[in-house]
Amino acid sequence: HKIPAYGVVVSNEDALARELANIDEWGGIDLFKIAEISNNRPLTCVVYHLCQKRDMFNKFKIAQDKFLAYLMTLEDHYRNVPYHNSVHASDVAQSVHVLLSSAALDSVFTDLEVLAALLASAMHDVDHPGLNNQYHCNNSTELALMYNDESVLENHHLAVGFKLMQQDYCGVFDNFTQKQWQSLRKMVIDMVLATDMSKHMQLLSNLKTMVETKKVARSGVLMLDNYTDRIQVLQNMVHCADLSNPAKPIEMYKQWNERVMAEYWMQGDVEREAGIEISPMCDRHNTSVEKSQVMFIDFVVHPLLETWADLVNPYAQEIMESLANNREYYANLMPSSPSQTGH
Ligand SMILES: O[C@@H](CN1CCOCC1)Cn1nccc1-c1ccc(OC(F)F)c(OC2CCCC2)c1
Ligand SMILES: [Zn+2]
Repeated sequence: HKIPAYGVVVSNEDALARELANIDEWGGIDLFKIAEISNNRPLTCVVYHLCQKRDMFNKFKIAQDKFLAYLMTLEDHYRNVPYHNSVHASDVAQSVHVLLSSAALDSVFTDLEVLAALLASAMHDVDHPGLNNQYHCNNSTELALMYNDESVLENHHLAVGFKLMQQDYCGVFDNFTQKQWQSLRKMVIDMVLATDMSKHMQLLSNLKTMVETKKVARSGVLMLDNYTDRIQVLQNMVHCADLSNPAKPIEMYKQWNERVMAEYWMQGDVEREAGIEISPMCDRHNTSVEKSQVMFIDFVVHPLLETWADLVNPYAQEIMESLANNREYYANLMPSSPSQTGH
């Protein structure tokens, strides 16, 4: 049977083609629209399209129907929670695709590393329950007990993502040599584990050291000559993509913000019901949304993306400008901000 052009059977293939046209640009595609057009299969059609564009099926002799079966099963295992659903995973995959295409990284990474980064993005939040690590650890949930409070969700996302790959009708990497498979699996594990926010400061510190000591070839591309350096850049790339909402076009950023607050407040409702301490920013009766975003940008997103921009300098200026504009947008909305009091 013939595989549809974008992997998923859609009513309006032209509309999907139009929405995917600017997939190489930062903020170039609207994942919410793609979710609508693709019958809520944004992850399957975005990742399938990216792998086609990067000729992955020929490079690794991957059976397209098996890869599609895997993507569909993976997407089915994302939950219908406001933020950590498959639209977020497709956004991270597309953002990683754009960061990988930075001129400073031209031909720096191998095809296997690129495939690992796209796969890590696709599976990095699969089966996310809409409750964060702090909740699982505080309440010694099933998952926290399973993973002994260490990167609980991230370990779970990886376990689910790889278990689905083993299921016989997937067998998607059967043509890989044992060496290729072990390398791919290790890199995906290292990247997904690095999306645990408790690793943020360590990751950022490694990235800063890399910027200070970076070796650049005459062509201007980064020289990364060992696994530790290579995986650190890949880990930071996925981490930047994971936290990139505030650097996207404002209309999309606002939607991501609504969704993440809806998810945080649902967690807060669960905690309030259970009579336990409500996690930070999870109390719907006591959160300043705008102030939280300005602090998120100032203390987390800007330091990270600014360091990434230094690494691939000057190829991330547009990302930094978008972030600065969006920061001002929320700063001006903050209650009792100077612009409101007129001086
Ligand atoms: O854990 C989050 C950052 N920490 C920093 C320290 O304080 C607690 C929150 C990052 N994270 N992890 C998963 C999802 C997100 C996350 C992703 C997009 C977010 O905002 C917007 F861009 F949509 C976002 O906003 C929260 C609510 C206000 C500030 C942070 C959070
Ligand atoms: Zn994520």
